[in-house]
Amino acid sequence: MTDPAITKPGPDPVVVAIDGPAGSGKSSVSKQVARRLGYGYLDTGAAYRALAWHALERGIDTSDAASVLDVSGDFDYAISLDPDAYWVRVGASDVTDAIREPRVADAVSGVARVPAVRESVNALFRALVARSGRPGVVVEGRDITTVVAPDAPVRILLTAAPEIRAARRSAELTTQDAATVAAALHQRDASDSAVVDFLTAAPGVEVVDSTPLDFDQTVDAVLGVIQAALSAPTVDPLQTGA
Ligand SMILES: Nc1ncnc2c1ncn2[C@@H]1O[C@H](COP(=O)(O)OP(=O)(O)OP(=O)(O)O)[C@@H](O)[C@H]1O
Ligand SMILES: Nc1ccn([C@@H]2O[C@H](COP(=O)(O)O)[C@@H](O)[C@H]2O)c(=O)n1
Repeated sequence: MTDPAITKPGPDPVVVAIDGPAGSGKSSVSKQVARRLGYGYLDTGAAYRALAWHALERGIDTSDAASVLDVSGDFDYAISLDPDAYWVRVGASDVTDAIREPRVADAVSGVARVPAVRESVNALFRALVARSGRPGVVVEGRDITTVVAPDAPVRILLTAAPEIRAARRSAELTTQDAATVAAALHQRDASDSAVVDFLTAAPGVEVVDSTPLDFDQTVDAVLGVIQAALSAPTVDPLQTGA
């Protein structure tokens, strides 16, 4: 049975914030956790990827911040928060699959390092959660536990050893050899971690290391953290002297 604290509808959806490096399982695990809880699922990386796709379509150099900012002015972005019907659109184009292509992954860090872009998408993420109509939303990315939703009642850093992450990603991508996939993944982490720290857990953030776990075990570990956090008393009796 699901804990009432997990399903209780309220004015604001419960936010489950999950960060982690590339290939740590954030999207796949968060989606399954959202399904199990009846929550929405928000993939924040999709916004950066979609903007990178949009910039590439316009022939923009994504390492040039001014050009990225310029092209973000006519970025008509939409995303589904339904874990069973996930899609991403830019204008009339369905870019759900296109934003996973290696050319987009290679360009996305340039887009993500523009501060005005980050501010704008962060405001969008908060608005999407607020109007989700769900009792909760699992929000995953790189700075959700620290910037987008630092006050979320559940904050998790989902990690795995670098070679494990590279092997999992390589198993998905059949168009590139394993060494190329691993190099791209580590390069993206290096670029991204210069902008936000998602390699160490901020105070109060629970670490789930999926290195020794299979997919279902990882989902169960994340659900365990959520269950514990949402069942815990909100007022610490030690702090109040009770
Ligand atoms: N614990 C696990 N055991 C085995 N495979 C896993 C596990 N967790 C995730 N995977 C698989 O690893 C791959 C990468 O996972 P996923 O795409 O969810 O990572 P991600 O953190 O969202 O990556 P990115 O940040 O690059 O989008 C997927 O094929 C997923 O099914
Ligand atoms: N909160 C976030 C989420 C993502 N990014 C940037 O987007 C890229 C793609 O993210 P994925 O989760 O789909 O891999 C990622 O490499 C970051 O550049 C971000 O900055 N903040």
